Amino acid sequence: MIQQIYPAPIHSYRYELNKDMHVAAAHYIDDERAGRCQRVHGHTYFINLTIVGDALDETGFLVNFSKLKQAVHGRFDHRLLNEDTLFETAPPSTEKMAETIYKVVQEQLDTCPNRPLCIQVYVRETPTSYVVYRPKEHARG
Ligand SMILES: Nc1nc2c(c(=O)[nH]1)N=C([C@H](O)[C@H](O)COP(=O)(O)OP(=O)(O)OP(=O)(O)O)CN2
Ligand SMILES: [Zn+2]
Repeated sequence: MIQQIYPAPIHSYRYELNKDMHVAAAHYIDDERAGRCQRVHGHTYFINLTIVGDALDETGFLVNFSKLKQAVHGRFDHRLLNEDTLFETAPPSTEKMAETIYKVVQEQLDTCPNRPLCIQVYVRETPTSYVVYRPKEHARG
């Protein structure tokens, strides 16, 4: 069972949904300043998505939990992250991973008529290292 403590963002939307998931993936940081992380290695990332909105869809969902899992897990699980076109311009650091997950998720949410928003992505890479990404403003696509 996944259970983690992560920060709760402040907002005034009526609904807040959180989706946890694990993604097993390999990566490397192609820069000598990254030390041993230059070598290909793997992590089981723990990811938490925070989605908010004021309206539900016809099924009573803010967004289907499985859609969120498909967008993230479906794309990155059991992959070498560096091979993904989303990491063509910047290496898959935890920070970039969190930002990239935000973009992938918000793109999916932009197709929903009830217009939910992703306001926080939490990515834990190791037991001692995690990043929280929050978009500057709750931008609508
Ligand atoms: N700001 C960042 N620093 C580092 C990143 C990163 O993505 N952003 N990544 C790495 C490595 O990829 C590594 O996988 C994780 O590093 P680290 O937490 O140092 O790993 P350890 O398990 O060895 O941590 P300890 O707390 O020392 O056990 C490096 N830096
Ligand atoms: Zn790593």
